[in-house]
Amino acid sequence: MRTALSIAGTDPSGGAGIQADLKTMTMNGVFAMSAITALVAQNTTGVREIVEMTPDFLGQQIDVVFEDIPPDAVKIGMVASCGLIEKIAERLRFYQARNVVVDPVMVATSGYRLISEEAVDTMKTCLLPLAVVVTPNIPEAEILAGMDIHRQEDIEAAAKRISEAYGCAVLLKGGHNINDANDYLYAGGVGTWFYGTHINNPNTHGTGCTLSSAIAANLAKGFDLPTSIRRSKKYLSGALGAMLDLGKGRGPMQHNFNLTGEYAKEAE
Ligand SMILES: Nc1ncnc2c1ncn2[C@@H]1O[C@H](COP(=O)(O)OP(=O)(O)OP(=O)(O)O)[C@@H](O)[C@H]1O
Ligand SMILES: Cc1ncc(CO)c(N)n1
Repeated sequence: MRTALSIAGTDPSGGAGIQADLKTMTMNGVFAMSAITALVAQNTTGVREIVEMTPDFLGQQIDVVFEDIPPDAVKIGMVASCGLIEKIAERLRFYQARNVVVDPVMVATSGYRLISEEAVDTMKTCLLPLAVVVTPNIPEAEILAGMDIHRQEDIEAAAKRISEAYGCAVLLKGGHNINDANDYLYAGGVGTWFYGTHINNPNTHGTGCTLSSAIAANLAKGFDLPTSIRRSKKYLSGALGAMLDLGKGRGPMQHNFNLTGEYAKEAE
């Protein structure tokens, strides 16, 4: 069985972070593992408090995984501070980690900051160059590219700019500001739109975590990047389309929905 590791923060209410990643990776047919960057007291209504892991202990979590069950893909989510980012980059370089997907988590859906100002620069210089793909939403892409995004042309320009600056593919998620579900991939000098059908469900807590984990799981299984993105968007539509309604805020998605035949398919 192929394996994937999530390096991210927690969500005790189960909709985002490590908890969403483990559900998503499991449903996408890989063995899911995790290294925790921070304990986050949060639920569907927002973030209450964060207790960060020390860089040394995060490093030990990564070491025990790689020494025993080297992952076929790694997803990196919330990493709040410079020391943690530097530790992850150093360990992943040491193990020559493959299929690294970076979700540059900066602000929770509720508006709570999940990364310090200084750490954004460290993320740019240390983490993005290790990624095969980075998956910013529009506000994150504005920060990474250093430009405002208002229209479709801005999405295309920002993705190109981030990709050229850090040498990784960029999947810029359009779902946030615009009422559609279209994402733009810029990889190896080529831009491609991935069109999705907008699902009228307000319970979108953890969509970003779920998409990046599904991409990592599909890369681990041997699918190429465009195919992994296509499959992951389909998975997300299924999880959103199941119309789970839990919690008092933006609720979580349902992961144990019925996956159709397409998903049984393995990479050639
Ligand atoms: N209502 C929706 N219907 C269908 N797809 C959606 C919807 N909302 C978001 N998506 C898709 O979900 C994926 C994640 O995008 P989104 O922009 O929501 O991420 P995010 O802002 O990082 O998430 P989070 O709120 O977890 O931080 C993208 O592929 C996007 O197109
Ligand atoms: C731990 C964690 N990672 C990412 C997000 C973004 O949705 C969140 N709310 N919590």
